[in-house]
Amino acid sequence: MKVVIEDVRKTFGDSKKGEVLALENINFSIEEKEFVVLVGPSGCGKSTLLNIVGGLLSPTSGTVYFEGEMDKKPDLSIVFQEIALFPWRTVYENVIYGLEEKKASKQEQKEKGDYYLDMVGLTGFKEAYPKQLSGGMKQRVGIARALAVEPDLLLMDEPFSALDAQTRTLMQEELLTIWNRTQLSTLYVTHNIQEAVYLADRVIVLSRHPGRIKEIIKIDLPKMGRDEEQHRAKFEQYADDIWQLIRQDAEDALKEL
Ligand SMILES: Nc1ncnc2c1ncn2[C@@H]1O[C@H](COP(=O)(O)OP(=O)(O)OP(=O)(O)O)[C@@H](O)[C@H]1O
Repeated sequence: MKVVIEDVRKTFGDSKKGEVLALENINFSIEEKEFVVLVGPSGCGKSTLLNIVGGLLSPTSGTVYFEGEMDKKPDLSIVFQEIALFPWRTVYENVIYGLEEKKASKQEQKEKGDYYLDMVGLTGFKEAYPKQLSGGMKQRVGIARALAVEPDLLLMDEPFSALDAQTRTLMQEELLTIWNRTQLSTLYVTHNIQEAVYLADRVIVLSRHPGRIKEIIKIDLPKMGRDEEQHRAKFEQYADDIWQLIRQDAEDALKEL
């Protein structure tokens, strides 16, 4: 699904109590089958922007177009950092939740539930409950649940940032493999520059106070195997370029903590 974000501006609060200008002048698109990553320091408005695209927040001004239409309600799924699984449902029952909500037939629930559980490698844990799973496995259940409804657009807000470094690396690899099979238009938020360069077709670098687009960088590397030796120099160059763009803002953010 093609998404166009046009002249989006977002303020919080009001003029009496003090307004926070969170986002200004935001213009970009997510093309069909494109993986776009939003990166920037703390408080630059990444989550606010993702929530606006996801319809959870309204922009103060500006428009989000889905397939060129203003009022279209797209089929989209959102994966958050803290995946809220239903503790009383098994892994399988969690995965098919969205399908039940959509009143899909039992047959469809079973087919898609099994298919996406297999895709995230959790077929053997079908009957387990969330409390029996590790953090990485819970995140995989959340991804399977998001994919099972076969959305047109996938939004992911720091989905792996609560995981330890090794699990995070493995999940990034797994996400790419999954993404190659589904080829979903995706908007992904992260603090992590290496993660952005590893996953993105394009990286959108935001500045803070207010959140504006500083630069849009096309990652001209093959989608799979970016971490291989022959791409290392180019990969590190992209990461360094992005860090140089963010560095000053990140230092300022640190002073405000
Ligand atoms: N509900 C709200 N009310 C008031 N201000 C808000 C609200 N939500 C966000 N903000 C402010 O808007 C700005 C952007 O916040 P946002 O959470 O989108 O940034 P972020 O880049 O996702 O940050 P982080 O990386 O730390 O999660 C910040 O200055 C934040 O304090």
